[in-house]
Amino acid sequence: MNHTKEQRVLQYVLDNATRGDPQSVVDSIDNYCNKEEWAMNVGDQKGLILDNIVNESNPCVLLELGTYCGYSAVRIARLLKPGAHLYTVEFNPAFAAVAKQMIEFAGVQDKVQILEGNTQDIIPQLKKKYEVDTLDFVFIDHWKDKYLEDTKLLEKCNLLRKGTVVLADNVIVPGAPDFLEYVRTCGRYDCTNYPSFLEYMDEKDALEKAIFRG
Ligand SMILES: Cc1ncnc2c1ncn2[C@@H]1O[C@H](/C=C/CNC(=O)c2cc(-c3ccc(F)cc3)cc(O)c2O)C[C@H]1O
Ligand SMILES: [Mg+2]
Repeated sequence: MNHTKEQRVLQYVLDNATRGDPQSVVDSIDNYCNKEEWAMNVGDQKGLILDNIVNESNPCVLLELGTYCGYSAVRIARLLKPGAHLYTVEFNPAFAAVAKQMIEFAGVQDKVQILEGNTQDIIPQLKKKYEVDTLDFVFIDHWKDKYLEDTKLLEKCNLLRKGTVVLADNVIVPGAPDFLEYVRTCGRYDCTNYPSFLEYMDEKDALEKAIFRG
């Protein structure tokens, strides 16, 4: 039954974490991916940086590009204040199905909504279909060659406001050079680099925070 790595990660969580306890879900995924099978979750080291930036931003309306197994959705949702809401976009139905179960087991389903589809299609629907005004926080962790075009699409759709935090994973490995060049040189963002390590490995990686100037 657990034919895919993502299903095995979920099963390990169901067998080892505590229902309704998002921290135990995050810890279980990290344990499994450290010991058994590597998976492309943001992980515990970059995850602590993500936690700090979410906490200091105190966001109400958040967007994540690339749900995968739901690790960062659970990680972010566990920090959100009452009434805050995270929309997370995933176009692979198998990953979305795993993430849905992960989010429900963690007990954060009231704070997280998985939007199944391509970011290119979903982002232009956020205002009218999902009644989003502007976003307070965006976490970008999907295909690395989509970071730049989706950031430009968020601008075009007027979803960013003065102070919106755009946080990108993997700006070293696998890297998103065109995105990095754009946010650092276009004049519309204040950028900060957070050096860390690739999830579950000793290789260097980093997060980039780009605050929209409005
Ligand atoms: C356009 C679009 N719309 C909706 N969902 C989309 C989408 N593009 C991807 N997605 C979904 O996001 C997820 C994709 C994430 C891509 N992430 C990665 O490719 C990724 C890769 C690595 C990595 C590092 C070193 C290595 F040696 C090997 C791999 C590490 C990471 O942290 C990653 O996020 C799953 C996919 O279905
Ligand atoms: Mg990543």
